[in-house]
Amino acid sequence: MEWVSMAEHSDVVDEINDPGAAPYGNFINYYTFNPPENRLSLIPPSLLEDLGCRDETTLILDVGCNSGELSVAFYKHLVPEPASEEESDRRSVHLLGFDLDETLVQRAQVINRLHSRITFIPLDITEDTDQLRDYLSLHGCSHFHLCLCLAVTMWVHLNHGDSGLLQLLSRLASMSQHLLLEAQPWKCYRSAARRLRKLGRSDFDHFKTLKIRGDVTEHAREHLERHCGMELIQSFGSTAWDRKLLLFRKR
Ligand SMILES: C[S@@+](CC[C@H](N)C(=O)[O-])C[C@H]1O[C@@H](n2cnc3c(N)ncnc32)[C@H](O)[C@@H]1O
Repeated sequence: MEWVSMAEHSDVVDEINDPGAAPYGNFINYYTFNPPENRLSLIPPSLLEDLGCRDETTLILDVGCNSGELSVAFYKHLVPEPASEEESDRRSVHLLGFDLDETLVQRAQVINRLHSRITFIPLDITEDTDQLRDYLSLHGCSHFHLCLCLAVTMWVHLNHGDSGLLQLLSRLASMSQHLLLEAQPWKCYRSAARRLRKLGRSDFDHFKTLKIRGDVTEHAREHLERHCGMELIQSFGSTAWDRKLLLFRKR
């Protein structure tokens, strides 16, 4: 749907729609086309309380945060301004956003006004994740209370194959108590590959050999439930781009 909906605005979206220019989904103006509100309108502001995140410190991880607009908006959506200094000292919520695209991360750092609470770093989730462990230790936590993995799975899948996708899910599950997942449906894969070919580029490394195809969200659910000790606890419905927002919890 990512590609399908965007094609409707073809004049403006060439850049964002061009997988040659953004082979990892690292679109430079993503939030022009998919504003934070599209997802936030489905998420109750009380989510952290609903999940029982009442610890002194609550940690949120945002995987593939792009230029940070959704991360910051998500944080503000879930975390009300503290009523007093005392309240602010008592309970703190921190968000770590990361993306493999350093230019996008730099932009995220510039728009971020909540430096003491929100941090953006460059990181490729398919590589070494020591920095995530370091961040957890810095805050004295063994896991992230909530991990957001929104519109990232397809890019990891296309660039790193089935094993890359499953490893991503396992990795996130191993460090998170809750996982909010928005996986792109299969039609987005076809559109992404088609557009790449149109540009005269070779296919994504793994597109033709993927065994996980069709209902990718269901495959992801199965992997998380069978192999990662997680269970689906809620579906927040579908976004304007017809993608499910699913919430998993560590059993
Ligand atoms: C389509 S955007 C989605 C951005 C954001 N998560 C959202 O839903 O609004 C996908 C983002 O994932 C990032 N990404 C893709 N593969 C990644 C990887 N292996 N590690 C970290 N970020 C990655 C891209 O650079 C891009 O910014």
